Amino acid sequence: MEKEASEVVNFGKSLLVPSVQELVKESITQIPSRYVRETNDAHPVDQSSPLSVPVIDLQRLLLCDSINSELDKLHSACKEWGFFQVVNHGVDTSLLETFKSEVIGLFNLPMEEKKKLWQQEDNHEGFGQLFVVSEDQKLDWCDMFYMFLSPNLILYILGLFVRNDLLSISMCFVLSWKTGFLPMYMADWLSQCNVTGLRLVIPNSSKSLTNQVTSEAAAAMALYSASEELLETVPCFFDFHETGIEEEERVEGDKRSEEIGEVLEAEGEGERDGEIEEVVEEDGEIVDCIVDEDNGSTIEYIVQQSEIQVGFVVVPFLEWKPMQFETSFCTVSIDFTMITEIACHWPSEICRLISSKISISTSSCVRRLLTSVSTSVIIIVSPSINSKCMRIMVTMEAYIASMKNLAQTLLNQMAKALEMDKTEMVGLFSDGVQSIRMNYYPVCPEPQKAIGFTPHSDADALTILYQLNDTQGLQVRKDGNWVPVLPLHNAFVVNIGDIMEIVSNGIYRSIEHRATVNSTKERVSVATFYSTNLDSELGPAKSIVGPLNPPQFRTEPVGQYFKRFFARKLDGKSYLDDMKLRHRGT
Ligand SMILES: O=C(O)CCC(=O)C(=O)O
Ligand SMILES: [Fe+2]
Repeated sequence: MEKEASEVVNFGKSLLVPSVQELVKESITQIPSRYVRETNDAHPVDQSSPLSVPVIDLQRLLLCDSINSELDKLHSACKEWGFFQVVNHGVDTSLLETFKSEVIGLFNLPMEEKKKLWQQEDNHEGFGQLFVVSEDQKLDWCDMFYMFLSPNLILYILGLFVRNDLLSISMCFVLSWKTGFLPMYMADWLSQCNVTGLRLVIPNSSKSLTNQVTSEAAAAMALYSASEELLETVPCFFDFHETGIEEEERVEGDKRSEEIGEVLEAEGEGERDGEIEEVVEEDGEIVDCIVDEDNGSTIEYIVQQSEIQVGFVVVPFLEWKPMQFETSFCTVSIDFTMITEIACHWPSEICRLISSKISISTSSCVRRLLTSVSTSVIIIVSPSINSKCMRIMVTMEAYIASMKNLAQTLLNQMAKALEMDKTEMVGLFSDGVQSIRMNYYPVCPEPQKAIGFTPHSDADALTILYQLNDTQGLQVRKDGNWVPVLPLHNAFVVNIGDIMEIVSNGIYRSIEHRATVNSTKERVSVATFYSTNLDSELGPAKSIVGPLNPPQFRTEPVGQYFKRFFARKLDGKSYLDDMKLRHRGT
């Protein structure tokens, strides 16, 4: 069945709204009416309430003794609260510290830079707001950055160029953060990366070492077919390019790139069968290409307005098939067949836009395209993006990997507590859909009238929230009252989402929560959402339901579930209510 472009492109859109952070810069004393909540119950919170969200010690939970009281605690936290804080979680604190400063840095970027990452009318990824479906809808006192993440990879694509004749597509991407790749940050080659888990290896300036690293990178970039058999044509598929800052703009640190560029070029020539040829483009532009004699694929030599070294691949459409790029850092799966199918239907205007090379519209357009074609979501970074963004992408990779790990660990423990078949849990969540939402709540001149985040339950299975500047604001609804979740330094707040309520057939509860704002300190939080695999059917777990526990929810494909969710305004738990099966007599 052919998919409609609009159907495959993304999971949702949201009306574009102004930035609250910019609004606050105008030193307003009253908030605009669009933010005033008539029925906001003025944040009544029983501050004297002894109730607080349970705290789970992960190391103790994993001890696996026969009378595991921590497992009981987890089970009751998920049933009674739908919320808990997790400490002793093993996530590196230096990663958390780095991530924290980079997230804050991201929100503090100049507006000009942020605009490049702003949401588009038909896609809700990027800076902006979610769930805005009408012009008169009340807005939250919050700016956010939302991104869909890959189940198992992040590939940094810097640009994707389609030839006018649509016969081939060229992809320009970061090779690997680990070997043979020199990111430049603030005009300096990064000599080390402090992010734990990344193990970024940067060659020093000696040429012999550079050679060695280059060939390592070459080996690492070998292309594998889906059956894991090494494709022979590999070395012809890619090449290295050095940074392409215009001669007169060259800065000190760029000398390294010249040196490395020469070495790479010399080495590359020795390894390939093809000759460098000048190819005349349709528009008359002459480009240097290496044409592989055997399969006709070309590698184009390009000079990018980019601060980092990149790989470049040109793949003729006809050859495209699902492929895996095996790097020493991650495995990247791309179904080129589908890109081909979709690209063939691109209107010529879009092709022209893409061919006109790096512009943010190109990148986001391509991002949407790629997001739609594979369960592996690909993040595309435009080289025009500020290097701070580039940095956060690197840190985020380590952060989301830790969050995935933590989510899966917790889900396994929950399966145990629920007496759910472990293989069913693994089958549902092994490659779960992950997304990230960074929330920035600026100070508010009238905090009692506004709300930072409308009361809602999360649509995913498990949310892991990092309250990164230790500012209070999150509240959960417990027996009709709002209970604050006091930030514990470097702990995570975990909550059950609607998917987990469905999978557990209602045993675990997704609980309504909201975020309030205050007049003295901005608040920053990052939520990572973990859901079932994109190709799974969402419904109560088969190993939980039975004659004594009939299904409480209907079953539907996960993709459909998300699309309907993002098309609505947030409204408490109403979405989950729609999934409920009405049993006779209820
Ligand atoms: O910022 C918070 O504390 C709440 C965030 C949240 O609920 C969400 O991102 O879904
Ligand atoms: Fe939430």
